[in-house]
Amino acid sequence: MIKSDEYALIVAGGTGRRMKSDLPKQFLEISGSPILMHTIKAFYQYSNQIKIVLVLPEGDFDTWHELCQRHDFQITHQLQSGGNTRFQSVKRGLEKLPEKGLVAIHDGVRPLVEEATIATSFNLARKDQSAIAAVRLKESIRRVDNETSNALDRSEFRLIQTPQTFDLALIKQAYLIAEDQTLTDDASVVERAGYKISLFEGSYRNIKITTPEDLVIASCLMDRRLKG
Ligand SMILES: Nc1ccn([C@@H]2O[C@H](COP(=O)(O)OP(=O)(O)OP(=O)(O)O)[C@@H](O)[C@H]2O)c(=O)n1
Ligand SMILES: C[C@](O)(CO)[C@H](O)COP(=O)(O)O
Repeated sequence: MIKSDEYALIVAGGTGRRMKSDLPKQFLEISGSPILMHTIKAFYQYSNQIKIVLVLPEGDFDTWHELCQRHDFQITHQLQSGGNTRFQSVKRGLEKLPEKGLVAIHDGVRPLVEEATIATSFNLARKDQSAIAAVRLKESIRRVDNETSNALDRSEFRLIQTPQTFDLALIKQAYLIAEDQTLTDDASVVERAGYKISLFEGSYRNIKITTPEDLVIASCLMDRRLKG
């Protein structure tokens, strides 16, 4: 069923300092296309009716237009300029969206998000007003301080991903709170604003391309996906 109240807010307003490349990482190519185009395609493949807002760094609109021309990229989307932090970029992106409906907020640098993950996030958010992709830890975890470290019970922790999908009225209200450095994702903002959040099982393939080795892993996974 086509749901006309579904939006995707794809945030790609960062500069990718940890990637250490001249070009912001969201524009780097994997499997023949810029990372960001794979990400947008994933949402379009989920639904060709979804309305997409893309947040880019203020100075990179021309770069994006040139890439779209070069790659004959035709998926309709609306652009918004980002801010100095992810919080500010999301907040600016939300300005482009209406009060009613659901929005999946997604990192532009998670191109391997799967259709099933997007579908689950919208379905759960329709019921619970929020849906946050999360995965269990595959390794041991310790709390460290200067001198010592202590083993923790990994079953008590989750790694948090995007999409993070919300009722639009709720997320717009949540983003009225004051920004601080601990608010590294949308779930934290919503929780700080006093709302409950719901987690669902994400995917280990939905990696965030952050440092150079992630680019190698993402290229391999994307090549395999495109080969079917
Ligand atoms: N001011 C910012 C900072 C980040 N993001 C986006 O948020 C997502 C997750 O952030 P991250 O991986 O940290 O990207 P960067 O901030 O670009 O990377 P770094 O922290 O290494 O500089 C990315 O798609 C990034 O473009 C954004 O829209 N606006
Ligand atoms: C939103 C996020 O991808 C969830 O894991 C993450 O918090 C972004 O963090 P970053 O430090 O901006 O990469």
